[in-house]
Amino acid sequence: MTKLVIAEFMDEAAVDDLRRDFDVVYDAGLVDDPARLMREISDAAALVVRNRTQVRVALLDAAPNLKALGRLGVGLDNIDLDACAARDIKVLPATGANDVSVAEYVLTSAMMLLRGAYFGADRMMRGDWPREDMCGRELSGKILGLLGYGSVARETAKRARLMGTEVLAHDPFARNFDGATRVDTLAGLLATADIVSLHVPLTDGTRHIIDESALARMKPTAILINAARGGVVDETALTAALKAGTLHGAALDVFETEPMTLESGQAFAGITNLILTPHIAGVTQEANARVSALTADNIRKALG
Ligand SMILES: NC(=O)C1=CN([C@@H]2O[C@H](COP(=O)(O)OP(=O)(O)OC[C@H]3O[C@@H](n4cnc5c(N)ncnc54)[C@H](O)[C@@H]3O)[C@@H](O)[C@H]2O)C=CC1
Ligand SMILES: O=C(O)C(=O)COP(=O)(O)O
Repeated sequence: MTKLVIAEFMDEAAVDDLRRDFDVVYDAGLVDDPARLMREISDAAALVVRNRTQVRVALLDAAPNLKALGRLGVGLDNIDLDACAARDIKVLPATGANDVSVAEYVLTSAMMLLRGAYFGADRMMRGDWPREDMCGRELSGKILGLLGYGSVARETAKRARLMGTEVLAHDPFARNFDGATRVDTLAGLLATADIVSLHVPLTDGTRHIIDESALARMKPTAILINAARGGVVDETALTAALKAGTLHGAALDVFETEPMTLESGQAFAGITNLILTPHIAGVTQEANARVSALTADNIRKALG
C-alpha cells in the first residue's frame, strides 16, 4: 500500500478514513523528532503537516518518493514552495477550513480587550468591587482595520459588520473589497482603526511590517490582534509600546519564537491588557475536523 506519514496532530476520524486506502504512519510527536521523521518519509508518497514541521530541502531530500504534501492549515511559510515545485510535489493547503475559527477569535479578543471587564477575577476574590474600573468600551461603532483582505479577513469582516462595526481593509494585492472600505495605505489604516487585526501571510514583504514606526501611527486607545504569524510584528517594539501605554492592548496568538520559551514569555511580563494564546486561533474542534477532512480529501485526489 502507498505510504502516508502524518507528522502533527490530525482529527482521528480523518486519519481512520485515510487508513482505509493507505499505509498510514500517524504520530503527532514526529514533528519533534526530525531523525525519526526523516526515516519514516524515506519511502512515503505523502506527508501531512501543520505549521510546525519545517519542510525544507533537507527534509525533501530524505523523501525521494514524495508526491503530495498535505497542509492541515493555510499558512505556507514553513514550506519551501520552490523546492516542492522543482520536485513536482503537490502542496495542498486546507484553504478556507479554519476561517470561521480565526474570525471568532478576532472578535472575541477585540471585545474582551475593549471591554476590559474580564481580567479582574483576582481583584474580586480579594473582596474588591471595581465597577468604575471595569466600565469598558463597546465593539459596536468602532472601526476594525484589517491588514490583508483574504479568506480569513473576509469572514472576520462579515461577523464584525453584524456587530455594528465599520470595517476598513488594506491589501495591495486584493481585487475584491466587498464588505469593507478599501484603504490605500497601511499608514492610513493604522491611524484610523480602533482595532487593527493582521491577516497577511509571512513573506519577505510582510516580515516586521508592524514595527516601531507602524505602532507609533496607531491611536493610543487602539488594540492590535495578531492571529497571522509572529514574524509579521516586531515583538520588541510591541512590548515597548504596550509597556509605555502608547497602545491600549493586544491579543497575540502567534509569536516570533514558537513554542514559547520561558525567556520569550517573560518579555510580556507586567503587561496587563494582553491576551496570549498558543497558536490556536484557527484550531477549534470544528475547524480541526474540517481541516483534517479536507486534507484527507486533497491527499486522496492528489495520489489518485
Ligand atoms: N493563527 C492561526 O491559527 C491561523 C493563522 N493564519 C495565518 O493567516 C494568514 C492569512 O490567511 P488567509 O486569509 O487564509 O490567507 P489568504 O491568502 O486568503 O489572504 C492573505 C491576504 O494577504 C494579502 N497580502 C499579502 N501581502 C500583503 C501585504 N504586504 N499587505 C497587505 N496585504 C497583503 C494577500 O493579498 C491576501 O489577500 C495565513 O497565511 C496564516 O499565516 C491562518 C489561519 C489560522
Ligand atoms: O492555518 C494556519 O496557517 C495556522 O496557522 C493554523 O495552525 P495549524 O495549521 O493548525 O498548525
